[in-house]
Amino acid sequence: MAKPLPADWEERHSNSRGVPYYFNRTTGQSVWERPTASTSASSTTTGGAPQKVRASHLLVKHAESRRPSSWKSPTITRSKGEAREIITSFRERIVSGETDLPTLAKTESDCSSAKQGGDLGFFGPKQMQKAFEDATYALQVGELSSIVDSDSGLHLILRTA
Ligand SMILES: O=C(N[C@H](Cc1nc2ccccc2[nH]1)C(=O)O)c1cc2ccccc2s1
Repeated sequence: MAKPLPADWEERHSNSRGVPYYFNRTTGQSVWERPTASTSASSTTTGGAPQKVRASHLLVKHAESRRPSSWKSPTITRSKGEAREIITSFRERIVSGETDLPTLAKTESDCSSAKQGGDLGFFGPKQMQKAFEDATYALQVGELSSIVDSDSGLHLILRTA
């Protein structure tokens, strides 16, 4: 008797292969192997490109950012060094448990996603800047990144799916 499927997973039939595959109703991912509790979001159905991921982030822009302007400030003049000091203190406040990334992103992020707590929705390979994509795919779901440097500025990333 096969073990019951973890929550949110259902067995479907692949007409092309004539065998069952497994679909997660929450994340939208599908896998060939019967999922266990540890099936991660980056497992794939065909061993090809990794599945889509979801993340929230907090962005601190600086004078060298690709677009040194945001909803918070029409012209961002802080140096990259100042931005690093700022985002380091934000990370410490999150890690200490004083606050959480979505709450802090709402008021502090220089990305327009601040309105939704930094949530970027689901994205796949080649959709975000490479440094951001690589950092996100390296995270486990629920994990907070170190400081990530992209052409847009300095980020903290929380992988959510
Ligand atoms: O590129 C964006 N915003 C830029 C800043 C920025 N640069 C990024 C680079 C990688 C990931 C997120 C990033 N956000 C801006 O406001 O100048 C995005 C905003 C939003 C909002 C909702 C969902 C996706 C996105 S991507």
